[in-house]
Amino acid sequence: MSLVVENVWKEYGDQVVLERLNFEVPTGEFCAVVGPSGCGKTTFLRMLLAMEQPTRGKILLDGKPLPDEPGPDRGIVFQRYSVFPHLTVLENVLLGLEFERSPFLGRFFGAERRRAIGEARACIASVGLEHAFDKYPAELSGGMQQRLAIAQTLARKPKVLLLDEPFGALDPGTKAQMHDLLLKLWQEEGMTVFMITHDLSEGFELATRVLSFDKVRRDPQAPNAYGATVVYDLPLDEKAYRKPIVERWRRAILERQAGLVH
Ligand SMILES: Nc1ncnc2c1ncn2[C@@H]1O[C@H](COP(=O)(O)OP(=O)(O)OP(=O)(O)O)[C@@H](O)[C@H]1O
Repeated sequence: MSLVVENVWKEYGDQVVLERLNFEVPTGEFCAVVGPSGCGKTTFLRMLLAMEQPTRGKILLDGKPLPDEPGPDRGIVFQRYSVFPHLTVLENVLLGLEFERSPFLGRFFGAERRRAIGEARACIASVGLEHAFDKYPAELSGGMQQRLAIAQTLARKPKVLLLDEPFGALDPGTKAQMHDLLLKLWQEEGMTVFMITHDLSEGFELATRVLSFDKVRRDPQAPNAYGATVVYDLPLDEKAYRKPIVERWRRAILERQAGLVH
């Protein structure tokens, strides 16, 4: 799904969190969202999910106004996703499918249930948890629980995948495996991805574009008066050939985050 963000602002009372967001994202783009803590990255993802509404401006999905409520076309994975502890791996993923397709009845029966179990098993296998269908979350490592969280979101085949620091808590080995998995699924499904990360290398490595959020105006007397906006919007499609430029941008973002540039 393509996305158009048109003069979007988000304010909480007199605190301006985000201001003047203007950009377009074509279908299938992989955007890394970076920026200092508290600058509004999660708030931006929450607006894409429709868990929050912009206070000004509009967001268009495939040319149409974003629906008022979260829907199956947009799925989110948090840094520490609370998978349901009393359900097995299979039941956790199945519940996501049931909720998406029959939110009022809540359960599948007969042939529909068998078909859903097949889909859930395939999705669990794609994140490498096929040996753990019947395990409970407490019996899984942190990395395996995060794979389960990703499977639960991906089973619903979202067209827009939102990732809020999904790998922040993982060890380097598991993180590398998850990167491979995410790239594979992104390429196979053609999803549009927004991934918040505090790890710039991760962003530059995985994404086709980096959106760097920060404040351009600051008033020490009124710290809430100005919000963050997109200060750098970097296409990385030719990154293999332009390493020195990417490196220069990387340094610029880090310096800005360290407060060396205002
Ligand atoms: N529901 C809310 N009500 C009031 N203020 C809020 C609400 N949600 C977020 N904020 C404020 O908006 C600002 C941005 O928060 P947000 O979580 O989006 O930042 P972030 O960039 O994701 O931070 P981090 O990198 O630390 O996760 C913060 O000052 C936060 O206190």
